[in-house]
Amino acid sequence: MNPVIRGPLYAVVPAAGVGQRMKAGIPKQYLTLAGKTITEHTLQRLLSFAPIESVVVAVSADDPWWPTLPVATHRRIHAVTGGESRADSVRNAVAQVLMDGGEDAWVLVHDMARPLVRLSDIQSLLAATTEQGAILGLPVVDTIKQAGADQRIEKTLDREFVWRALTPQLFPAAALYEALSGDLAAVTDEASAMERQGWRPALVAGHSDNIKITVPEDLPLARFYLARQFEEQGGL
Ligand SMILES: Nc1ccn([C@@H]2O[C@H](COP(=O)(O)OP(=O)(O)OP(=O)(O)O)[C@@H](O)[C@H]2O)c(=O)n1
Ligand SMILES: C[C@](O)(CO)[C@H](O)COP(=O)(O)O
Repeated sequence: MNPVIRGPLYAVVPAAGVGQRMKAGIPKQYLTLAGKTITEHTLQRLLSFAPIESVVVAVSADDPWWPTLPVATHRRIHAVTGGESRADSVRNAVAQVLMDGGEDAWVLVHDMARPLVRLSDIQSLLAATTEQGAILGLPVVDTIKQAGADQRIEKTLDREFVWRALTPQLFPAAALYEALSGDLAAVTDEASAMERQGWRPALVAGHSDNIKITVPEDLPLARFYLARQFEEQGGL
C-alpha cells in the first residue's frame, strides 16, 4: 500500500438518495442491471478490493429495500443513516469510520450510483495519492461553454486544464470530517470540501465507463459498458 496511507482504508458509499432525475419510481440504486441491483454491483466490486477494511454505506432512514439485500448482512458492511444531502450522508459515514478505524484511517468515497468502477482504477488512485488525497477524473474532451441565466453563451472556457470529477475520492478521514463540518450547500464532491481548506488533491485519470447512473438513458449505457467489461476480462 502507498506509504502515505498510514492507517486502515475504509470505503464510504453514499446511497441515501431518491434518484429524482432517474424518474424510476424507486431509488435508482435499487434498479436492476444484468440480474443484480446497482447496489449489489457497486458493493461487490468494493468488497473484492482487498485493501478495503470495511465499507460504510449511508442509507435513508426509511429505506425498505436495503434490509432485503443479502449484501446488507456482509461482515465487512456497516450501514449508517444518510442525511439531507450527499455531503451530509458522507459526513455521517466518515464519523462511523473514525469510530471504527481511528484518527489515522483513510476513506475512499464512492457513489453507489457508479457500479462500473474498475478495480484497476481504484489501485491507480491509491498508488498516486499524496498526503493531500486524490480523486479519479477525466480530462474533458468537449469544448466548454459558460452559460448565462438566459441559457445563451457567455464565454468559452479554456479546457486545457479542465477535468470531470468522478469517484472514488480518497482522503484522510479526520481531515475530510473536519472539511465537511462547514456549510455544505455548495459541496457536491469531497474534493470541493477539501479545496475550501486549501488542499490540492491529485487528479488520476480513470475510465469513461465509470458512469454515474443519473438519468434514464444511463441504464442501457451501463448495460453496454458492463457487457464490454465482461468481454475484456474474458468472461471472468
Ligand atoms: N441525500 C443524499 C443524496 C444522494 N446520496 C447519494 O449520492 C450519490 C450521488 O448522488 P446522485 O447521483 O445525485 O443521486 P440522487 O441524489 O439519488 O439523484 P437525484 O439528484 O436525481 O435525486 C448517490 O449514490 C446517492 O444515493 C446520498 O447518499 N444522500
Ligand atoms: C461526486 C460526484 O459523482 C463527482 O462527479 C458528483 O459531484 C455527484 O453529484 P450528484 O449530483 O450528487 O450526483
